[in-house]
Amino acid sequence: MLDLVARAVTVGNFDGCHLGHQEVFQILRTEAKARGLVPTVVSFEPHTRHVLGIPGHPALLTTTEEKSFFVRSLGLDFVALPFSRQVAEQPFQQFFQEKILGELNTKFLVLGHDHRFGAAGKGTFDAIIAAFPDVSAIQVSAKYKDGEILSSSRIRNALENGAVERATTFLGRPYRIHGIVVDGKHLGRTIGFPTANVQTGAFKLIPKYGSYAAVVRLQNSTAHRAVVNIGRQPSIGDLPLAIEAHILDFNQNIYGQSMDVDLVAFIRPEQKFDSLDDLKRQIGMDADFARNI
Ligand SMILES: Cc1cc2nc3c(=O)[nH]c(=O)nc-3n(C[C@H](O)[C@H](O)[C@H](O)COP(=O)(O)O)c2cc1C
Ligand SMILES: Nc1ncnc2c1ncn2[C@@H]1O[C@H](COP(=O)(O)OP(=O)(O)O)[C@@H](O)[C@H]1O
Repeated sequence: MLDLVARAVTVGNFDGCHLGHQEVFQILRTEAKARGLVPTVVSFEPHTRHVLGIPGHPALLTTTEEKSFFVRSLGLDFVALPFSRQVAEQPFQQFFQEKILGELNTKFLVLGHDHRFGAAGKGTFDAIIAAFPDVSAIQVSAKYKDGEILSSSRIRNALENGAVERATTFLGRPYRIHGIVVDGKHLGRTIGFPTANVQTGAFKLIPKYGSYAAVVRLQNSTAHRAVVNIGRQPSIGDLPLAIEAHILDFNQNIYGQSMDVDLVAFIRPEQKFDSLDDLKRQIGMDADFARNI
């Protein structure tokens, strides 16, 4: 049960928490502060698109855990409301009254340009204002980049093409993959490049297969340079997808630790090498590239 503090709220999926979302968060923070309210980002779990079976890309830029961490790091409260078909079918007036005004004790509302509440998306900003004339609310207009609206799908597209720098300019920070270091095949150490295999959350968007320069953080702590492979390691066999980081100048057992992998630059696509020696030589060159970036 949530404490009944008075809140300023914004609602949405906010997949990626990109620069457009961050503008909404910034306005939320300012408006909340001016009114003595707790700034609160309200999202849904699972993502509304997954529950509603809306066609299109199922992958997400941010898992709920990643989103919560990012939002809280901005000093905002984060609430993930359970989402289901039943919730989706509620008329917007009921959802808004019960959840937003009742449960969350919302006193001020900040909405993005395209957010809609309730069944059939009928709860537009104007519909909310008309149905709840006592509610104070503002709408934030869309943010553009290079003449195009900033959107999660543009970022997904960039990442699937290996364009991580482009994704960084939309996200305002590098694309991050968060997870726990798990066991791999224990082969990396035998070729001189031990790799920490990171297990991601479900539906996490996997960028183009290949080698990347990255910065990793263990247990939210010190940053290390790393070279990362994303793919199925065709030189070894047709294996399940792995995201593996060889951390430069580092030699510690880190199994079970949490790891953030921030992708900084795409180096090259994943390749099938004829021998382990060739693979080893190439990883060495990738590591030099990552060291000098
Ligand atoms: C920077 C880097 C690049 C890699 N590139 C490839 C590649 O192009 N093709 C490939 O088959 N495997 C590639 N690998 C994956 C290695 O095959 C993998 O690290 C090795 O199989 C060890 O796996 P393990 O950690 O499960 O023991 C790369 C690994 C690293 C660290
Ligand atoms: N420089 C390093 N980069 C990444 N992991 C390292 C490094 N040095 C030691 N390790 C440790 O070695 C493990 C990886 O060794 P590796 O032989 O590739 O095994 P696995 O197949 O289980 O990933 C990592 O999970 C970590 O605990």
